Parts: sequence; C-alpha cells; structure tokens
Amino acid sequence: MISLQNIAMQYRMAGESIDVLKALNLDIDARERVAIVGPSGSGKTTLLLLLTGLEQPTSGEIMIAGRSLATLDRDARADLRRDTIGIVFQSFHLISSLTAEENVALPLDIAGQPNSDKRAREMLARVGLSERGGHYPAQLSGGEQQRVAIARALVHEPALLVADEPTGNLDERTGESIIELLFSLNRESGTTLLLVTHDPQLAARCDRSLRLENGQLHAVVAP
Ligand SMILES: Nc1ncnc2c1ncn2[C@@H]1O[C@H](COP(=O)(O)OP(=O)(O)OP(=O)(O)O)[C@@H](O)[C@H]1O
Repeated sequence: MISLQNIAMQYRMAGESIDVLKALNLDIDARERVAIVGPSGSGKTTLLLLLTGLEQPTSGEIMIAGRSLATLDRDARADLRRDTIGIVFQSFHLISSLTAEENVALPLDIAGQPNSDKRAREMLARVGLSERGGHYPAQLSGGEQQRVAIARALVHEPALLVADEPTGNLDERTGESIIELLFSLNRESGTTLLLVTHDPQLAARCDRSLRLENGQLHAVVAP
C-alpha cells in the first residue's frame, strides 16, 4: 500500500539546512494499522506531508497504491489524494464559509459523486454530530471541528486514512468513539490506517508502532 525507500527531507532556511528525515524506509501493507510516535519536532507531520504528496522529498522514492509519486504531476497527485487518501491534520482545514455538512460533502461533490448531502449527514451521525450539520466551523468547539474533519476524511471511504493526532483534542469518551469508528472502517472496508498519535490507547490498538527519532523510524516493542 505504502512504500518509502531511502527518503531524505531537508528544509532550508536562511542559508541553514535542517535534516528532518534521513535514509528513512517504511513499508505498510493494505489493511494494516500503524501508529507513528515520536518527540515534538521529530518530523512526524513532515512524514505525513510527504506520503500524501503535499511535499516532495529531497531524495528517495514514495509509492502509494502501486504508483510512484515522483512520476505524477501536481494534478495527478491531487487526483490520487482525492480518490485514495483521507487526511486529518492537526489544524483541521475546515472551510469557514461552509457548514459542517457542506464541509463533509465537499470531497464527494468535487469527485462528482451522487447523494453527497445524505452521505455527509450519515458520516456526521457516525462521529456524533447529527445535531450540528448546519453549524459553521466558528460555531463549533475544537473537538467538534476535529470530528467534522474526521468525517470529511472518511466520507469517500478512502483506501488509506492518514491522521495527525485524531484524538488529540477530544475528551476520553469522544476519543474512544472516534477510535471505534476508525477501527470499524478498517475491519469493514479494509481501510489502511496510518496514525500519528501520543495516545497510548490508540497506539496499542494498532498492529505496530514506529518511533520517529533522529530522522529514522524504529519499531516500538510492546511492553
Ligand atoms: N516548512 C518548513 N520549513 C522549515 N523547517 C520546517 C518546515 N516544516 C517543519 N520544519 C522543521 O522540521 C522539523 C520537523 O517538523 P514536524 O512538524 O514534521 O515535526 P512533528 O514531529 O510533527 O512535531 P510535533 O509533534 O510538535 O507536531 C521541526 O524542527 C520544524 O521546525
């Protein structure tokens, strides 16, 4: 499903360069559930940006669903994201002029899929927000905005869900229901899960955890 071979990522700022990722390798099979952990600033978000094609590595090869990202132009990478990947970022990137329901329906509308409003309502119900479909992002709490972002990432049933701290701003009960949702999608639709998380409960549910440190991933052995 995902293969990263010998990835390096270097940011340049004011003549200085920062090596964030160094000779990093990662292989994830379809349907696998993988947690990425690691200290602040270790490059977890950078890794997610690379494997969703939103950033390009300095060197190395990234394959997603059998396609090499380097061979795709910007539009083709956007198509791949739209068709195959659901993304939940820490800052939720909701569109402020659209209601919760319209935000969730957007990926379906862009892809020209039918019944987008009905499917958006169903997905909002699954994240516990049936009553909030008509609210704009500014009228929602942080945790509610996060759940809208999760509903939007999942509404087109992507083969791969990539999420940065999906339970980060949620209380324990809401966090648990989101974890249940992610893992039921994994069971029912075979969605591959790649989750950056500090939540030990979420990491423990995954097939394996990988720790990002000094630019490389290391297997975390369960205690
Ligand atoms: N666009 C950029 N330009 C320059 N440096 C950057 C850029 N984006 C990230 N960095 C640097 O790269 C390093 C990794 O950042 P990244 O956001 O990937 O870390 P992270 O592991 O996700 O951190 P956190 O857990 O705090 O969110 C940091 O030192 C950051 O300052």
